[in-house]
Amino acid sequence: MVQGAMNQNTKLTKDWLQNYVDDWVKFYWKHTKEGELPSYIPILQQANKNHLGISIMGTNGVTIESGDVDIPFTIQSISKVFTFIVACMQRGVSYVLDRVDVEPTGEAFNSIMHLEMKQIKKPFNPFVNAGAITVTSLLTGKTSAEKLEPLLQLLENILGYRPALNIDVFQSEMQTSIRNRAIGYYLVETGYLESDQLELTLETYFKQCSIEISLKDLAHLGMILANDGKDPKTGTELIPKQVARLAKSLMLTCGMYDASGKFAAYVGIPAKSGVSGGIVAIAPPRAREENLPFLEGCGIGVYGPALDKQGNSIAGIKLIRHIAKQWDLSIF
Ligand SMILES: NC(=O)CC[C@H](N)C(=O)O
Repeated sequence: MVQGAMNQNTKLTKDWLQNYVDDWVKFYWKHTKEGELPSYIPILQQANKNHLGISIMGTNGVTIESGDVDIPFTIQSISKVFTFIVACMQRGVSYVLDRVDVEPTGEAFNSIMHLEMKQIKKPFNPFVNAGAITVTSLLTGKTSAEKLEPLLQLLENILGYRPALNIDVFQSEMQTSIRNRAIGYYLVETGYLESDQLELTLETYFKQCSIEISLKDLAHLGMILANDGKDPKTGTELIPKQVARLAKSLMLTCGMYDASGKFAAYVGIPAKSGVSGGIVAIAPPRAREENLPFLEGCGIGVYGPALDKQGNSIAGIKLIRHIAKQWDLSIF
C-alpha cells in the first residue's frame, strides 16, 4: 500500500486527499529556490520564483487544488499541444505529419544546431520550436486573429470561457525573439515556411504562447486529454480520439524537451511544460485492483516559475513525480 493511497477501511474522501496534497506542496516548496526565471523573455522575470501550486481534476468531477492556485500565467509551450491538435483537426493528421516528424531531439527546445547537424528532412516534432512554428504556419487564415480563432474556440469549448492574450507578454517576446526568428529564417531557407508567411507565423506563434490561463484551466485541459478528448460530463467529443492520443504520445516522448526521457522513465505519464513554469500532466484511466485515487483518470496542472536548465518547473517536476509514485499513476 503506498502512502497517500487508502487503507482498506478508509474512504477515499476529497478531504483526505486534500491533506496529502497540501503536505506534499509544502514539502516541495523549498525546491523553488533551486530554479531560475527565464531571462530571454524579459517580462517573465517579473514572476515570483517562490510560487508553487497544483490543481488536479479527475474525470469523475473531483478537483483538488493546493498552494499558489490563483496566479494567472501564460501557457507558452503548452500551447504547442493545442495548435498541433487544431492543425490536425483542420488539415488532417497525415497532412501535418508530412510536414513535421514525431521524433524526440534530445536537444534544447529552441535548438538550431540539430536542424543543421542532422540534415533533417522536416522538423523533428511539433513541440520543439522549429516544429511548433511550422505547425502554426499550417493553421488556416490570413491574419493572426483568423489563425488563432479555432485554437481559442477549442479552449473555450473545453474551459467554458474564452481565455485572453496577455499583450504585455506577447510584446515582450515579440521584441526579443531573436532565436525564434533565426529558426523561422532557417525554416524559410529549407523550404518549410514560405517567406511571405514568416512574420505572420511568428506573430501568431508568440500570441498563442501569450494565452493566459489559470491552474485549474491547465488541469481541465489535461483532464480532457486524459479522457481521450471527450467531455466526461456531457459526452461531447471536443477533440477526435485519434488526435488526442497522438498528442499524448508526443507529450510522453517530446513534451518535457530534452528531459522527456527522464520524465517518462521516472514519472511515466504524458506531460507538457512551458517556460512560464506551467506543466500539464495526464493520468489516463487505469484498471488496477488497488484502492488508489483517480483511477478513472485525471489532468494535473502545476505552476512553479523557477525553472531547471531544460526550462521545466523545478519544483513542479518533483511534485508531479512524487504524486505519480504515491498514486501509482505511471502508464507502464
Ligand atoms: N519553452 C517554452 O515555453 C518556449 C515558449 C516561448 N514562447 C518560446 O518560443 O521560446
